[in-house]
Amino acid sequence: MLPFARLTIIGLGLIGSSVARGVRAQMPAVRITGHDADPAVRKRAVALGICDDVTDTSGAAVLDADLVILCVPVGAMGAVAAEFAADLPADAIVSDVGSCKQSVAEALSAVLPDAIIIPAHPVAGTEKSGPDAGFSTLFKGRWCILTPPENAPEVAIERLRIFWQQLGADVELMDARHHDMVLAVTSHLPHLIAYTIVGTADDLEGVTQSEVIKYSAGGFRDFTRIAASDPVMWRDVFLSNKDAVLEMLQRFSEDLSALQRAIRYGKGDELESLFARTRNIRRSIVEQGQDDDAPDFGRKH
Ligand SMILES: NC(=O)c1ccc[n+]([C@@H]2O[C@H](COP(=O)([O-])OP(=O)(O)OC[C@H]3O[C@@H](n4cnc5c(N)ncnc54)[C@H](O)[C@@H]3O)[C@@H](O)[C@H]2O)c1
Ligand SMILES: O=C(O)C(=O)C[C@]1(C(=O)O)C=C[C@@H](O)C=C1
Repeated sequence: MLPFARLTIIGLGLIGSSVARGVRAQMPAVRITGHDADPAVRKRAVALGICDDVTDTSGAAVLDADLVILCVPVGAMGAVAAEFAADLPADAIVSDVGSCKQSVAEALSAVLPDAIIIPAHPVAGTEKSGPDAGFSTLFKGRWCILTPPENAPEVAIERLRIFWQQLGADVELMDARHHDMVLAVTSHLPHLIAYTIVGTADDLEGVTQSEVIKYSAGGFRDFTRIAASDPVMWRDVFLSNKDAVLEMLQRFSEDLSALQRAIRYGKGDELESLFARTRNIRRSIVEQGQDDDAPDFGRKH
């Protein structure tokens, strides 16, 4: 028994096109209608054949949907929902894939006060963007976190759980505030640091007239892969999850300052002890998933 029959995806980029491809592969009987604000993306989605229909407006896309998934930047969620609100079937479930959850829940409930809203976050992705970057197995062995509001019907939550399980994800339910705090550490702060260190390296090129970026090796390249991620997406993530990001950034800055002092005063034992502890933590993460070099690193199984 399929959890849904008529899926609408709004935003046909990396995540939206991966959802479409995953549904095509795992739930081929589900009818997929897509919309994207960018005409070039709509045209590409038609050429790729990842949707049964691609509409010019979001309102036309939701007309007979029983599940609508918003796959747009978190800062656009409210505006998109306002566009299709009048056309949304009363029994449709509205969900999303946004990287932060409190702000999305607030934005959607403000414009869809009577809708069934169950925010979700597939913790899976890449640094790439657009419909050609998606793939059907993106969510395989990854977490998908649902953050249902208190009034969400249990049967609706279960249908969405089954949907994401069919795409290969392991599903957890979580409080939205807790989600935003956890992801601020495990996802948002790493991106902020990667963006920063690439900027610093580039600035140093000018100051020292040296070829800093040119001589970057595996460490710099591994560490900064995510600095190639979409600027609009991450602008919205940092502004939407500001409080949690700033709290985690403060903690990180304090820890970095402690390291700075240890280096300045030659506290080698302190440095070595921290590095041994953090190396063991990193090794345990890899043991949970696959080797760093495998394409499916970080999967649970
Ligand atoms: N990239 C990742 O690794 C990743 C992982 C998990 C969740 N997410 C979340 O998924 C969402 C989409 O990210 P993505 O990586 O697929 O980005 P993307 O840039 O690949 O795709 C976003 C698409 O949304 C479209 N869009 C933007 N504003 C729109 C609007 N108002 N109406 C209709 N379409 C609009 C864009 O044209 C684009 O095609 C974001 O909320 C992001 O936080 C991303
Ligand atoms: O693997 C990557 O490139 C990602 O950045 C994916 C990643 C992350 O791990 O931080 C990014 C944003 C999400 O909301 C979820 C996952």
